[in-house]
Amino acid sequence: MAVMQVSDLGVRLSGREILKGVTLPTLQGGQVVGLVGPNASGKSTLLRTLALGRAFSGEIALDGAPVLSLSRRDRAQRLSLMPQTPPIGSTLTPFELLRSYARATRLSVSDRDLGQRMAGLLGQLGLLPDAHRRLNELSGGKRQLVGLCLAMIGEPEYLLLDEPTSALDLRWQLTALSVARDFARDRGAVCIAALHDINLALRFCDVLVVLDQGRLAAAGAPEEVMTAELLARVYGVSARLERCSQGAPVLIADAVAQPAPV
Ligand SMILES: Nc1ncnc2c1ncn2[C@@H]1O[C@H](COP(=O)(O)OP(=O)(O)OP(=O)(O)O)[C@@H](O)[C@H]1O
Repeated sequence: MAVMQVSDLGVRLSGREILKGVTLPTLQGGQVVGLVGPNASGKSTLLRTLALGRAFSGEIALDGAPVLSLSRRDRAQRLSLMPQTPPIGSTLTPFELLRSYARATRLSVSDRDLGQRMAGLLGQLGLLPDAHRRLNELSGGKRQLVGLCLAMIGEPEYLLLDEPTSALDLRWQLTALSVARDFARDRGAVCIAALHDINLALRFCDVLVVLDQGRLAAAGAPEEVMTAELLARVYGVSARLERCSQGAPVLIADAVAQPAPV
């Protein structure tokens, strides 16, 4: 089962400190971790640092081994990032894109198993009717779903999703996060998803990590983390958690509580 430890993480870009002393709770396989926080708080930087080997200070360990001790190939196979921007339109079809990605990353899987894996993912995400259409003919939401397939095709131990639902309608927001959650549960993988929609984060995540200006503002069980005090302090809004008729927590944001920091 996957285990990730991140302690005292710091990242500098263009001479600016973007992440500062970020220590996360130990992240366990099977968990969905919601990475939340205001714009520019460092969510994408954190995900890219985990996945792409960007320079950092502090410690990142996978199953107890420092991430820097892994070969590039091992790291690419174990950690997979779905970037914020969907795959750009090209004349490739989703089917061709997935197959060429699997070959480029030298997935050790037979053609037959790869075909089944692709059909399974494309089917779960409602993409079978589009599997042989060119990407540049697909809508933005469909391309975002193709991006999710790409991140999952290698069956990584650490699935990192940067705003995976930002272009999706209600049905596919729920579907995409259900598929990611089942993936984490079934394979003992850690899924970390940067999300702006706090209600989706409350519904799907086991743990929330809140970033604010590059620092950890809070981490823990979603309902314990998402307090009115935190929402005012970190997001600058007056907001509250209520219970819906089914007992689930729902965030209601009432007003901007303070001017945005300059
Ligand atoms: N290559 C870079 N060079 C310098 N600064 C950068 C670079 N990339 C990101 N930043 C800065 O790092 C900060 C965090 O950016 P990041 O994209 O990680 O935030 P985010 O929380 O994902 O934001 P959003 O919710 O708006 O997508 C921002 O101030 C951004 O301008």
